[in-house]
Amino acid sequence: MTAPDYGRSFALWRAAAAEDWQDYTHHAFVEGLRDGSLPRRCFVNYLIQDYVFLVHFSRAWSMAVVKSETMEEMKTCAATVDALVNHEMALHIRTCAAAGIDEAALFTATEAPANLAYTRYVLDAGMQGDFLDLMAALLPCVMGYGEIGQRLAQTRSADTPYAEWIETYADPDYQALCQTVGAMVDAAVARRIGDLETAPRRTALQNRFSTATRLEVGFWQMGLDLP
Ligand SMILES: Cc1ncc(C[n+]2csc(CCO)c2C)c(N)n1
Repeated sequence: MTAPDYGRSFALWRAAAAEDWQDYTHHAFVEGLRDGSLPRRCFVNYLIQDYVFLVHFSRAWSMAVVKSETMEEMKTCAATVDALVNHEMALHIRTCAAAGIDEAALFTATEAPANLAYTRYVLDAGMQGDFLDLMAALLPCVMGYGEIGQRLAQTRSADTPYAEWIETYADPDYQALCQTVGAMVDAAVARRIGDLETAPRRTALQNRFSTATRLEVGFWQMGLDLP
């Protein structure tokens, strides 16, 4: 199975973080979603944490609007904030409501340390750095779920109870968002630093991407290691 094409910058960062990327996109939690063996309570706990995660990611994408330099960047980042707060979080609210957890409880859930570490790392990348630092830290989340969604949609058990979650990220609209974001990042790189492969900032940006990828691994692990 070939991975989808989400742009050149992403492909370079992904290749240089290959081992961490594999740990992230093929984590035991992901395999449990695919074959349906993930315990329901792990999934619900993950969704509660993920709701809080998405609140902070909406803040991070909003910071990307602030750090945009072109109207194209602004439009893509603003559309991502909209997709997050008005669509992606709806799945969490619906599924948690079915498990007896209302939205107010989601919003005030206590953050697990792995969650706190990841979201604040990304926000700090944006505060300390520029648009590219922020994008390098944000891409593992966007593209990783795109890859996972696509692979799981093709290989999942017919009766996994997590089909709705899988379809959210396999959805053509979501795949199109990944491509739009990938193209925007390629243009943002070209505009600010020219050729990524020879740019002096390549290592620093790679570190942002690789660190965020490892923090995604920690997030899945948190989902399995219930208190
Ligand atoms: C831990 C964690 N990582 C990534 C995503 C997926 N995700 C977060 S923001 C965003 C972009 C706009 O939709 C996407 C796809 C998640 N839900 N939880």
